[in-house]
Amino acid sequence: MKSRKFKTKKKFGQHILISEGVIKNIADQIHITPEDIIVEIGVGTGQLTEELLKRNPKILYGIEIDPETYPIIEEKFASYQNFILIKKDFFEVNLRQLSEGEKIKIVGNLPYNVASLILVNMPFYLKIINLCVFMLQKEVAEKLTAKPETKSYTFLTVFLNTYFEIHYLMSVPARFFRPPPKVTSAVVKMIPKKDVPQFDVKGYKNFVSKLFHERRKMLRSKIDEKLLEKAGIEPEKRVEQLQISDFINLYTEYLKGKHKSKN
Ligand SMILES: C[S@@+](CC[C@H](N)C(=O)[O-])C[C@H]1O[C@@H](n2cnc3c(N)ncnc32)[C@H](O)[C@@H]1O
Repeated sequence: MKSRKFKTKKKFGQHILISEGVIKNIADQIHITPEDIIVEIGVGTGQLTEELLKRNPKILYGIEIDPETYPIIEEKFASYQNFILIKKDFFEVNLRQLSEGEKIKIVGNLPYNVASLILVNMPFYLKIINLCVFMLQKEVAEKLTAKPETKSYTFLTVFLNTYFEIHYLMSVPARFFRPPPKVTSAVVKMIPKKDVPQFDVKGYKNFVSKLFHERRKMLRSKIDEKLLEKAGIEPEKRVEQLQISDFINLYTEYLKGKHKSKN
């Protein structure tokens, strides 16, 4: 296999998953049908891609930034009519253009240096997502599934859990990768919630992110007490004590206040 000749690069967060068992397990989680449009973020040398293609989706778009992988990928998947390599940085791809009006399943053993940024993009694509299965640094996976009043409960927890049901599927030890990363990894599954707030995602993202600055401070020092009262939140509380529903109520009240002051 060509991957032996391929020299991984740190700058692209390249850690090739070599455990067949884990690769199969990730592919199983996606429950691929012949109607599925799959998007894989970070194809690398294509081990996971191959397992996904074996399950015969309608189409698999593989996004990869590293030009050195392109000849390997193109040779390996030359016979697959349903595979399209997108030779781009993920952040330059508009997933809506790949979805063709249908829902997509997104999968990836994500480059850890930009994994959080990739995750933060997902709520913006909520309407076209069927599900996501991602390999992440375990620490990030723990943030995604954290409960209030824990250290792992952060902006990322709140922003993503507002829009997705998130399940921690398994931990993956470093020895299952070449080269092994310095940290343990974990696989998570994210399913879009049916009942999500309809306000602007970007404004909400910035609002939650600001609230998490100086997280130990009482909310009344960061936000108008009247607003807290309207949202049913005690002003002495700290941001890390709020439930997801509190953030949604608070931003809803904030928008109402903003709307009133405009009129
Ligand atoms: C952890 S490796 C996973 C490789 C392979 N899918 C596997 O499971 O072994 C992450 C892959 O994402 C690619 N990558 C890194 N940054 C990227 C970006 N911004 N856009 C697209 N691909 C990226 C890397 O080049 C690398 O191939």
